Amino acid sequence: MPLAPPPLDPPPPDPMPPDVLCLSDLHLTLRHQPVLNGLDLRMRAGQRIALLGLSGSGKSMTARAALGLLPEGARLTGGIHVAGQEVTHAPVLARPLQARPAMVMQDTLAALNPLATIGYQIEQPLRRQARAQGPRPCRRRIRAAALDLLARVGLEGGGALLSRCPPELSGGQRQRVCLAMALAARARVIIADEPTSALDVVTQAQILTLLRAICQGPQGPALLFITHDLHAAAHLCDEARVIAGGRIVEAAPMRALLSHPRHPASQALIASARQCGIACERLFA
Ligand SMILES: Nc1ncnc2c1ncn2[C@@H]1O[C@H](COP(=O)(O)OP(=O)(O)OP(=O)(O)O)[C@@H](O)[C@H]1O
Repeated sequence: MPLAPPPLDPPPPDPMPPDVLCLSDLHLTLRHQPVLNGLDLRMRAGQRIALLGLSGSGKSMTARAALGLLPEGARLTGGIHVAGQEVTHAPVLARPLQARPAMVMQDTLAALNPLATIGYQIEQPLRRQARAQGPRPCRRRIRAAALDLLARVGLEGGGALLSRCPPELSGGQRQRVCLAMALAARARVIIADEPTSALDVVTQAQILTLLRAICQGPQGPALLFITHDLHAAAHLCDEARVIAGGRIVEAAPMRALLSHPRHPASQALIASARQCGIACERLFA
């Protein structure tokens, strides 16, 4: 009688997606003042993390370090990897394209080139990618891809927008254009620093929903969401990191942070939100 085949080994568990952003032991001084003090932060594809902390705790400087946009005279040690590439001391323009996080800021006029048309700004990364695949990118195809992206970020009828410049758009439309540019560049990481604080509540909710739809799944970009708005953070992010004195003092799922903050800095944030009438334990209700 033939021997029964040996039982199959169970399939290996899905490997953890690799980190798309890794900040390790960052120390940053500006004008001889310490700003980041051993900051560690890792993000995987499709992960949405809220970076929370009091004013001056180092949130924006963390973002600027990751983006390669530190002010002149900044002294940085530690490690920065984006999409697996080591870029610790590389300013944004010296980085390979895939190691440039996309940014979505409150001040969209500063983030976009005010003199270049929306079409030019969205099509530029598309053209670059097409050129990497062949010498003569087809203009009509690139225009069609730009229109697709505008529709994806909720700017239907984008044809008329393509010939306009950023100052001719509303703040909400400019936020959507920034997101379309992030998609066009196939950014692995999106860093959003208070992106919705200048928008009305309806547009805020639409932009947060859009960010949520874009940043998910193992192929999606990771989102680092910097905010003082716990409502927005709870709506958008599954994970939270609390920064105080230039380092991460608490890393927790968003829900756990809101209901049981452990570090005194987290407790202070949640307590002040409660004083403003925000019922943190009900943010997920
Ligand atoms: N250009 C600069 N030169 C020198 N120091 C700076 C500069 N920009 C920021 N700082 C200092 O770096 C520290 C961290 O600032 P950062 O902007 O990261 O704080 P933040 O947490 O983003 O605050 P907020 O929530 O108010 O935006 C602060 O002490 C700030 O004064």
